Amino acid sequence: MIKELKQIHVAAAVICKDDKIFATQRGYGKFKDGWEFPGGKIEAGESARQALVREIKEELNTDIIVGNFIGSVEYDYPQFHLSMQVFSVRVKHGSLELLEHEAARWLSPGELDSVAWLPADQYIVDHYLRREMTVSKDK
Ligand SMILES: Nc1nc2c([nH]c(=O)n2[C@H]2C[C@H](O)[C@@H](COP(=O)(O)OP(=O)(O)OP(=O)(O)O)O2)c(=O)[nH]1
Repeated sequence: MIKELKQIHVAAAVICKDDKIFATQRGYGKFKDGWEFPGGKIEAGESARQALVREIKEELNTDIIVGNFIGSVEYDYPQFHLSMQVFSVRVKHGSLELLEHEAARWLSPGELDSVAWLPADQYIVDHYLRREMTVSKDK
């Protein structure tokens, strides 16, 4: 019998400020040390946007405004299938506190390749962000 991969639905935030985006480094678990967009699993009864507001408060102790949908990625990890929706986000006020991540960086368009993204995030960077950040810089 073929066993189906478990599916995980995740919402992730590209937090933008000036022409930079916020990348975080995972501090625990299977993907420890990988770079990602903050966020997490969408719980039953929640929309992706609601999950993002909750997760960013839990991880960075910050209130956000969720903006445009940037794109999604479907990725097969060996242990599960990830379905991730990514949104553009702004911080309402105040600073970002790293409550769960071990490090973070504000990346300019030219620095997108300077961190080791998780594989699903590399797809988002290559297919959506690189172009979006270049276009908004040129505006
Ligand atoms: N949050 C987040 N997770 C990502 C990204 N890219 C990626 O492959 N993942 C994977 C890693 C995790 O296995 C899964 C999300 O789990 P999570 O650990 O962030 O979610 P959570 O906070 O709700 O769950 P947990 O602490 O209870 O494990 O998706 C990303 O950019 N952001």
